[in-house]
Amino acid sequence: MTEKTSHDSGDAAGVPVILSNEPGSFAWGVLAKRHPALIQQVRDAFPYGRQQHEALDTLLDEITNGVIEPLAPGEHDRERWEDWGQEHFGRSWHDAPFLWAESYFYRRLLGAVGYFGSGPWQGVDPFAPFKRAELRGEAVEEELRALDALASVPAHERAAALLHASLWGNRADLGFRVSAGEPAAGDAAASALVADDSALLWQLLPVGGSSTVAVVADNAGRELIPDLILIDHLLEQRHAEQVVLHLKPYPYYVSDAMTADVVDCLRRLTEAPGQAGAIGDRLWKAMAAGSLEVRTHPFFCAPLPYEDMPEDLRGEFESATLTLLKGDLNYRRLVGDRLWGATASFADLTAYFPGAVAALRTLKSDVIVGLEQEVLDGLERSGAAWRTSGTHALIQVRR
Ligand SMILES: O=P(O)(O)OC[C@@]1(O)O[C@H](CO)[C@@H](O)[C@@H]1O
Repeated sequence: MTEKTSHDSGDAAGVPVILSNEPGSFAWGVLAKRHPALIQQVRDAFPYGRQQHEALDTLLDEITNGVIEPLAPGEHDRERWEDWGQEHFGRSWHDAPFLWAESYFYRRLLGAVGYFGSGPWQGVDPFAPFKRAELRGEAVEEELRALDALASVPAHERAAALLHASLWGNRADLGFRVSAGEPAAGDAAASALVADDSALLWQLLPVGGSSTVAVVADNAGRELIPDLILIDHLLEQRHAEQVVLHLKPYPYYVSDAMTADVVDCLRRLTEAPGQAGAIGDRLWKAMAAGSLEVRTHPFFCAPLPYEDMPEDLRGEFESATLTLLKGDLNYRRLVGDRLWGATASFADLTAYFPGAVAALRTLKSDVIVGLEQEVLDGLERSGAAWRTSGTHALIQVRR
């Protein structure tokens, strides 16, 4: 199930990289079940032509029975992908590192539907219908209405509530709901924080401290809405003078947020009554004033750990007072997608990261570090699938 990759750091030596070749494992299930189901969902959501159906058939056959094929000559990012792991071409999808295989799958899926081509389907996000449906749903409606009651609550309580909303928004990841038989997110009462460094997070962002916060977004829709509301709170209450929201340059992991998704969320907010509408208006103005900026970088869709980030991105994070990484995938990339001992030090594993960093994540994959031994013991005793089912969450911060 494991191997070392060419991107190993010295510190990680000996801790196995997660592969997906062990039947029954979480990673195996993603490749063997989730990805084929996703191909079907995307196929059903669009009136694609013959060419796209054939390309999707070929991709399905490749991930089921074949070996990993390189991008075709002439593809704009062929060299980049060769650089990111040409040693995996020609091998079973299940034998490549899980992170790499998942990431490359999304790249190939976009290729199959013509996203990067020069034809009429260029730039058409195959996941847009799912993202939009979520944004129009009753759950978002209710969440926005709840903001009215929160307006009269003291600022520090509101801050805590908004931080938690942004954290638990991560549970609403659409890819997570693709596989049949996967547990539903469960009710909020069953949720629990396995680590909570939120006090340190607020300490790092004192009111009036002229801070810049980098937020590395994860999912659109039900996650991005509370992320934006938290960003508004940071700006409005002067925990931050500037926020830079980092987005994916192209569709990724089903529901990951791109610029178009920010636009959809801001429209959704501004069109809402009450507090939600007011927040939307403030964020719209913040974009125009530059106190909220959106940026993107190809590295956000790279199959690599943040430890391998390029210099320009390193500079971005270095200049921030705090970088807030949202979601499970960002967590895997932050600490490394490996079978770490669950009590391994979060601070040590993120020491390479330029500047203070916070992870806000619901647990939806095998990677976990930074737990207290007694917390771990309790979780293990519970017998629940706490690492992967999204019922638990964490806020981990390294200053
Ligand atoms: O980053 P996110 O949206 O929180 O989670 C992405 C995710 O659902 O995708 C992978 C499975 O496809 C999992 O490893 C991971 O939990």
